[in-house]
Amino acid sequence: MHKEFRLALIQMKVMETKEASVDRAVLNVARVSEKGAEVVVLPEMFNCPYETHLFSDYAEEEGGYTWQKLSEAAERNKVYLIGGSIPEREEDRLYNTSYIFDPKGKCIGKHRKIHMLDIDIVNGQYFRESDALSAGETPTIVETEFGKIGVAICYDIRFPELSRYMVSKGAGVLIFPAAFNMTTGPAHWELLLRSRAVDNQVYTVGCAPARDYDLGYISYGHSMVVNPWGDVIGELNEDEGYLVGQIDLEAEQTIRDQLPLLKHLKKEKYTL
Ligand SMILES: NC(=O)CC(=O)C(=O)O
Repeated sequence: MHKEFRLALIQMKVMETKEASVDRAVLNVARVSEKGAEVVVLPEMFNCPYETHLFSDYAEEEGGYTWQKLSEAAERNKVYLIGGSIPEREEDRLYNTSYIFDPKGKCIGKHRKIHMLDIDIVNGQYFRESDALSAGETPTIVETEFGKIGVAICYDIRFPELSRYMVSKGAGVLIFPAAFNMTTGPAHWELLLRSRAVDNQVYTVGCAPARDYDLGYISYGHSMVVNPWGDVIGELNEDEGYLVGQIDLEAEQTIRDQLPLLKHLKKEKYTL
């Protein structure tokens, strides 16, 4: 297993048409692969404005247009591609789904967002994802040449048990395609990423769309990589851009050896 790799986050604007968003994503995958990225992450709902009434119009079945383009991009650029998320249609249901591809373009995993963003904050963000979407059922951990990677989507990060579960199953990196908003982003985004990293002594990564004040739901941006010590080792602001960071799994193990939190866990004393 390779102990070090370069991971890139693409913080992109979501365009009006699905095709334009997918083109933008694919172009950026090529850009970051030229910079040496081996694992590339896209944002939540990167091919569709994050609005419940639009999910159905933009939705695709597994293997559809966006899936194909992501698979080709992964293969052409020889990268693992954590394909953000898109609205997925299966029969009469819609899901918020992340497809994950290996450098041969094979789909090696798929995560359906488990926790629905149903919030109503006074003088702040209102959103009811469950008006349009169904919830996923299972945690997602993919096998790569860099070890196991846990993938979950945005609001899933607020449930520490899910991250702990993925780490307990061997995930050495947690990746969250996400789209926090202008209410919860400034309040909780960095705090949550750093908390999951410190709780689990794991690289924790959040990749968001760029901020766009013309959209109904405004993404906070600030895509970020946090190391297992809880330090932010890379962060974008609100604009479009990308970030390439080094992931060092040996350093992660050193932290776990020196401060053996995961070994000290006494689950039997406080299982929920
Ligand atoms: N967009 C999400 O799913 C999560 C989010 O915005 C939050 O605050 O949590």
